[in-house]
Amino acid sequence: MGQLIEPPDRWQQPYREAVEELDRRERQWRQTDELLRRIAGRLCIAARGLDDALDDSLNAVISTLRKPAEPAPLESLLDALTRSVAALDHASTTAVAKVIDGDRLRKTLHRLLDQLPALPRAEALRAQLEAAGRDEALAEVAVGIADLSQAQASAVQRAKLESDRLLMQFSERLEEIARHLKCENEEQRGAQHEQRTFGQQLLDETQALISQTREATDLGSLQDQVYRRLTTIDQRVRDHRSREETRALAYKERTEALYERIETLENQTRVLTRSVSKLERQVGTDTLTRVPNRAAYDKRIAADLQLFGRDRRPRCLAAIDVDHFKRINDQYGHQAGDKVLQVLAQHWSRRLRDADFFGRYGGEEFVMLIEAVPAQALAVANALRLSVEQLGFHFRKQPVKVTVSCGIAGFRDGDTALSLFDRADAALYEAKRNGRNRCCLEG
Ligand SMILES: Nc1nc2c(ncn2[C@@H]2O[C@H](COP(=O)(O)OP(=O)(O)OP(=O)(O)O)[C@@H](O)[C@H]2O)c(=O)[nH]1
Repeated sequence: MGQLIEPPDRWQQPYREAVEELDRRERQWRQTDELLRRIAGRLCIAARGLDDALDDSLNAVISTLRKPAEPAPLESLLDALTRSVAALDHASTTAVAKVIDGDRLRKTLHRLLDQLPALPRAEALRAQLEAAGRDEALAEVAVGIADLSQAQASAVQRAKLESDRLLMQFSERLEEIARHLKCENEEQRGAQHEQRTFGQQLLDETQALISQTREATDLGSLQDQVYRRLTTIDQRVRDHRSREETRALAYKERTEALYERIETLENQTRVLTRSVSKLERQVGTDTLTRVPNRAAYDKRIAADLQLFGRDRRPRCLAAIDVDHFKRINDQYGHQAGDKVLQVLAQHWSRRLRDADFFGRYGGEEFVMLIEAVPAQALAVANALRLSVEQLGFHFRKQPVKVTVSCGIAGFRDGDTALSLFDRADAALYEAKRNGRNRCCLEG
């Protein structure tokens, strides 16, 4: 029994953390929702002035977007907007084309997709975005991203509710265990009392038997009295045994029921832990490169800084950036650029030790956390940088030169995620300024 009674805090801690994590994700999804609303608002503003009916619809959408998240009114407004745009299509399509900056929209949609978890639907949207030619197709992708973001927010909400429910069950079960133990204690006290009474009764009967035997003069009546006393003793022993059996049975049933409940709870816990860690993996993985994303980095750097405060072991942050990446995009296309990022990310993450961290910070910039002194971190970063040259990128059988630059900063007392990143970024800037394809240590 002793093992079952762990302090409530140890039982509940992982679930509290899961609930906090889900709260954090919910905030993240709200921010994405907010961002989508702002983008939609700006697009509406940009598209105003083409047609009176369209302006009315756009104004209605803008004012609804400013209200707290409510998809239903937006859906009916979207219908009205679609009708106005369709009417406008007949009049002129070129005017619309002029006001919407397709390139900027495409980049923003890419950024939003980067923030979504690595789900097949997100992959499909990414492919759809690559293939999207006209504004209409881009708008479809934007709607898809908004839907997925909304669905993800609901999934997080559901997981949060499930965690809350399980936490409640934990508290109930702990109370149940406490009640069970209290009841067992009382039972035990009752049993001890009864044992004492039973012993006393046996003693009394035996004493009476002895004195009757001693004082007896008539053998016939002695035999009769001995017989009656022994019958009473026999009855008392039988009663006592039967009470003990009933008590043992009740104890067995109560304990079995408790174990059964605990087992159910453990199973539910396992299921929830699996779904929370699956959600965590999705939310923490970059859709394009499949390595940890910015959210995962934020979490890891916070943990590493805390750890550094305690164990003082030397650690470094390396900021890595692909050189002249814009040129790669411009010369070979965005898809080729994506491929370069995928290959580099996979290549690097495979080469690092498990204890180290590698992730995509955003765009063409990556981050690496290494437990080493700066000189060692510099050697690791340089080895990774040089290994990029061995990858031998090609486009249509022509070699494509891909190099990277890197800036390294060591953890210092009082560092925050921001101060540390700023120093690594400044070192990266130095590497770029000194001709790229190199790694620099801070200051
Ligand atoms: N293909 C692709 N391009 C991206 C992605 N994220 C950011 N980019 C592009 O990366 C380019 C970064 O360009 P810049 O910041 O000017 O830097 P750079 O060309 O790498 O030059 P230096 O950093 O100075 O060497 C921009 O053109 C972005 O659009 C992505 O996920 N895929």
